[in-house]
Amino acid sequence: MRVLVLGQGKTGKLVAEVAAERGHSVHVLDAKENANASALTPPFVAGFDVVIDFTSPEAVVQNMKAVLATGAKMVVGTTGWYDRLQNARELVERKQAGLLYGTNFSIGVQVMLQLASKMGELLKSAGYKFSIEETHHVTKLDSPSGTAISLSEVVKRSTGIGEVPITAHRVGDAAGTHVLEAKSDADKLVLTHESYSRRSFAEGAVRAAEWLSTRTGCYDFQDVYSQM
Ligand SMILES: NC(=O)C1=CN([C@@H]2O[C@H](COP(=O)(O)OP(=O)(O)OC[C@H]3O[C@@H](n4cnc5c(N)ncnc54)[C@H](OP(=O)(O)O)[C@@H]3O)[C@@H](O)[C@H]2O)C=CC1
Ligand SMILES: O=C(O)C1=N[C@H](C(=O)O)C[C@H](O)C1
Repeated sequence: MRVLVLGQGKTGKLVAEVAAERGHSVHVLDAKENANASALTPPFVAGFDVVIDFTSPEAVVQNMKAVLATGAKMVVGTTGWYDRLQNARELVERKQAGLLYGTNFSIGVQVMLQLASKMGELLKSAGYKFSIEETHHVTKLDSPSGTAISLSEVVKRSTGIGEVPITAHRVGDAAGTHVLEAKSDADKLVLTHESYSRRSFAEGAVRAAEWLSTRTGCYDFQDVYSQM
């Protein structure tokens, strides 16, 4: 595939590496080359089979508008933009484009989300209080993390609880730790996922791009990751 990676930061760099290792031809645009999505003209985007975005909550919205308006396919790893999801869905449908987004492309986190759902279902009538903690690097722009929000949504759905408190910590270069705790007066049950390399995010994103390359429509990685 011809892959265009937007963002040459901590994760985008690795995505480009993994895509090349998997035999794809890769072009990367950094913030200067693509200020306000200026590089993403229809003829330029048409030169790629899929675009992968690991930029910022602000940049990704402009990038999605430009790419999806051409009817192209786009994998979005960037978090912190989900209040615009409905707009993106409408654009995808109108243009018969392809969008696959995910708060976390690590398979370990996807399994944690499934375990969290089961944990909520089994404990919902047993008087447990749920809470979430996440720890990331100090340069992270969004808070709480997209993954923590996904975890809280899963627990709310499976328990019927209205709110699950999230505490965010910013420490050094932490790649991302998520902890879900269910606590009663007598005991606690804890689920923890710790990333100590960003490689699993990059591998998940490239697999997602391969999967999306033959499809149109809008997909959450949570719903389709097991098909990859
Ligand atoms: N879904 C997942 O599995 C994961 C998601 N993420 C998310 O991905 C995003 C990026 O994370 P991370 O790699 O750590 O962040 P970084 O800050 O390391 O990288 C983002 C890069 O994007 C660049 N950028 C900004 N605007 C544009 C633009 N218009 N075009 C091209 N490049 C641009 C930035 O440049 P400059 O610094 O010059 O502005 C920066 O180099 C975050 O939202 C994060 O939450 C991260 C890891 C996993
Ligand atoms: O910014 C990061 O680093 C990460 N962001 C994602 C999130 O917001 O959940 C995924 C992962 O935790 C790393």
